[in-house]
Amino acid sequence: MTSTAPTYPTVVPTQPPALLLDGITKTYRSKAGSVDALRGVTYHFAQGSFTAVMGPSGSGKSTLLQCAAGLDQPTTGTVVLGGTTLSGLNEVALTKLRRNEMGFVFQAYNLLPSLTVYDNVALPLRLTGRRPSRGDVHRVLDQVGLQDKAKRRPAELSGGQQQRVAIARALITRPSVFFADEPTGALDSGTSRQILSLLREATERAGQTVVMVTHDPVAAAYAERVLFLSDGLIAGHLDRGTPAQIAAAMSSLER
Ligand SMILES: Nc1ncnc2c1ncn2[C@@H]1O[C@H](COP(=O)(O)OP(=O)(O)OP(=O)(O)O)[C@@H](O)[C@H]1O
Repeated sequence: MTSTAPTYPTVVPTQPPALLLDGITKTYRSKAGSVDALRGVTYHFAQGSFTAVMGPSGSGKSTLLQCAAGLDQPTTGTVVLGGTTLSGLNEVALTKLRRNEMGFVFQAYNLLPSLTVYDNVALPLRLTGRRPSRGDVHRVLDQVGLQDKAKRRPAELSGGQQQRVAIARALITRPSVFFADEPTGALDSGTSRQILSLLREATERAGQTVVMVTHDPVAAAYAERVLFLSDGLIAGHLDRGTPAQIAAAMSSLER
């Protein structure tokens, strides 16, 4: 594993980063005391990169993803997505940015049960006030291999098919950044491979950026880089690691 000491802005990227975390800290305060979930994370995610975030339980992975996607606010530090600083935005502007620029693929698929697959996929465009064309919806359904399931409802699909609908729904707005949290956690290995290949294709074909939290070294090996978190800090990274190398790096962190 390589230490990630030199971070932005030490390296001047040729393109502006798709996503920049600058000195992010997050402290949760409650009556029981306070927890420092993130203790100063600085990192830039290059455009078109596929990064997996791994680390022991409680190391801050979900907190990082939530802060990066503007679903939660860091205690200090800034998040800049595609040139826009999230902390400067009100809720309306943030919602608009999320709908236009971000795609979410979480383990709970969050599909609307009463809508057909077609309407679930078309929904994000409708929410942004754009009229989805049939061609667009069918194109993304085709991309995820569900062209013949457009009229079904989520309950009539398997878990893997539902996750593919969730990916189609995330693809349709052509977001610049995908946030994925354990996107394959509940899926069999064949379906997981399809989902991870789709995410990888999004980076390779369309220059989209993927940030994926996972516990699974096989899933993480689809990413170009694995970023390791430990105790709220970036502990290092591994580029193009095999599942075995990634698992070994993880166990050295857990020791
Ligand atoms: N809403 C919250 N209130 C208080 N503490 C929290 C809250 N959310 C997370 N934490 C604490 O912050 C730390 C980081 O949590 P986080 O969920 O980001 O870790 P994680 O690496 O995603 O863990 P896991 O792999 O178990 O999902 C943990 O100690 C957790 O208990």
